[in-house]
Amino acid sequence: MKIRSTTAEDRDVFVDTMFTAFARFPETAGETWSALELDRGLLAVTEDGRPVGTAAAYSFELTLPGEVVVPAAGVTAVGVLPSHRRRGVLSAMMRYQLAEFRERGEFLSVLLASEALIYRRFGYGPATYTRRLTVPRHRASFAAGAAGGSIEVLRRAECGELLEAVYDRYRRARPGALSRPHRWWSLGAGQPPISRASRHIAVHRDAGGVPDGYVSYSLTEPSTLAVDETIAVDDEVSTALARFLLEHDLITEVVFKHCPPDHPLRWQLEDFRAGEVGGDTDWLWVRLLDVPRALTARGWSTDGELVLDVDDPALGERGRYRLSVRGGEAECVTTDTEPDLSLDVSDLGSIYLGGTAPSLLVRAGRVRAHHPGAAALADALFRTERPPHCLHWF
Ligand SMILES: CC(=O)SCCNC(=O)CCNC(=O)[C@H](O)C(C)(C)COP(=O)(O)OP(=O)(O)OC[C@H]1O[C@@H](n2cnc3c(N)ncnc32)[C@H](O)[C@@H]1OP(=O)(O)O
Repeated sequence: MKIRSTTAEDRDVFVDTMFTAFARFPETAGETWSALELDRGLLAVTEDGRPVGTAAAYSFELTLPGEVVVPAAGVTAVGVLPSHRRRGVLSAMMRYQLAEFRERGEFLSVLLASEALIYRRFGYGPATYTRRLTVPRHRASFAAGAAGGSIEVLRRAECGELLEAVYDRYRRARPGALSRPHRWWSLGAGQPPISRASRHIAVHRDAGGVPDGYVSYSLTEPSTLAVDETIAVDDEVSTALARFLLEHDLITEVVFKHCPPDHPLRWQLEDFRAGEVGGDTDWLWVRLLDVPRALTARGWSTDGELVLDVDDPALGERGRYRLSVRGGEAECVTTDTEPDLSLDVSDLGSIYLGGTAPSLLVRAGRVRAHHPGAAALADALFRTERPPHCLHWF
């Protein structure tokens, strides 16, 4: 078996192989996969030329704490034919892909995991979390007052580049958010509202008429409003949009998908129990490919010093790094001094964006603290004002 890169000419065989791995038929592919970057695709091919595995990567930008925007390779379309599983095909593709990311100078990779048992062995750890909030309309009276601005309802097809511009403004300020490259919007790739699926879009505008948020939603039977995503530049806009949805006549409940863990809505309702949380799960998984570069790239809000002993079995590497933060700037160098924490690179990926407290992983037995104050020290350093959140599907 060998791994080879793909070109645009491989599109059909790539999509066909990937769909077979997922036990689906390529006819249903439609526009969903139209944004594939086939110069970043991989095919695993048997000695007799049969394609048996696929993997690809998107060239995203990821927002780090401190509103720092950096490149990140988004792994996608990973599949191995059911007839060829558990023979190392995925492992071979991952080795090839990780080496290729490094050759390109990429220092971060991200993915959405179909199953939680697959990617830790390749150095990825869950780093952002998402949940669903279901609110019955008749129990949704708000404790707080109304916000300013205006709301207009459009059809998805009428929105032009408006959604793209609002999303871009939002994602640059939200740690954990990914870019949605222009071609995704122009091709209608991915899931609503990037895709051209029929959707109502409520656009929020500020007092000056500038769009600063939107919700994409549709009615699901019998009388539920399903909200694909809420994109808002601040909490006030997000609240105005939530209010708008919850004031719909003839609706019994609103299901807000992809809410961040710090969504304030439950606290805004008079009846705290009206907001029912469900579907609490991991979303973006992060993999550091260059520890010092990744740690110096993100913003830091607390001064401190921490020595991390990082094991990276997938790449056969182990390194000890001293992270020193002064005035929001980090320095990270290799060191021989005693570590504060020892951890796997996948756990560093979980901690990196500030969405998983190091002390939680110490308590879970995943991360080793070498002295009693080490976990609290790491918590204080990695903590961010808001947890990271990602709602882009890829
Ligand atoms: C980012 C994304 O695209 S997510 C989508 C991932 N794809 C899918 O879920 C599609 C359906 N599944 C598949 O195509 C395949 O089962 C894959 C891609 C998940 C795994 O491919 P394989 O070629 O079988 O993996 P490979 O043989 O390299 O396995 C490597 C190791 O991971 C383990 N592993 C692989 N898949 C799984 C799994 N789903 N659950 C638990 N362990 C797994 C193997 O047991 C093996 O462990 P070992 O090294 O201790 O023996």
